[in-house]
Amino acid sequence: MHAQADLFTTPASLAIDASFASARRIPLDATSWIELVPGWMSGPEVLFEALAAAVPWSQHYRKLFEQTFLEPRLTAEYRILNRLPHEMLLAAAAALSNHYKVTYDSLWMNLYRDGRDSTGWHRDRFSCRRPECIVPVLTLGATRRFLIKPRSGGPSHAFSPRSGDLIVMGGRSQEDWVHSVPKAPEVAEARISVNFQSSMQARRER
Ligand SMILES: O=C(O)CCC(=O)C(=O)O
Ligand SMILES: [Fe+2]
Repeated sequence: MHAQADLFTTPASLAIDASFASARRIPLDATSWIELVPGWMSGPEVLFEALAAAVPWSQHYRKLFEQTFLEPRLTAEYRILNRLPHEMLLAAAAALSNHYKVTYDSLWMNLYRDGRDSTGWHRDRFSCRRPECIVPVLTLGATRRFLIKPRSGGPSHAFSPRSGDLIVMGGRSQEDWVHSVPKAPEVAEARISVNFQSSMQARRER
């Protein structure tokens, strides 16, 4: 009977683990942490395909140290969660808000077309204007290295989130640490990262 049932297995359907059962917190120092939630989303390829096709991706110029350069990735920002390109993003934001007790009310997505696209060392200064923030990042598609190192210098921690994995930066990690997604010439496939944002965290504490 089991063999028979296996013949009819359907592709993994899109779902999130609202219990965060696989979450593992890694302290970076006394006040900053990273939380990994492997396999948080199942069937992520469904969402990847939908977003790759439906999002109005665009490439932007950025100014860094008085120099302007074309960012080597495509991005899109959704300020209002009710206009999202896929309903699963709303469910994801709700599950994250409930779990981390932070209201995620907008999101930012990056499309790394292949290993030539990247993002340099930075802090999320616009989405985090408080000493402590919780910033979840969902990976869809290709596996890329995600690095985080002390802002004052020192060795980096490297993570390799796979499609459906969540990486959460917490505590003072936007104040005392910088993160990046370096180039990976051997990677031919695309990766999308979904960065959940909170207008509360983006406001300066008074
Ligand atoms: O793509 C990632 O995993 C991180 C993206 C990121 O740090 C950002 O857009 O601020
Ligand atoms: Fe970032």
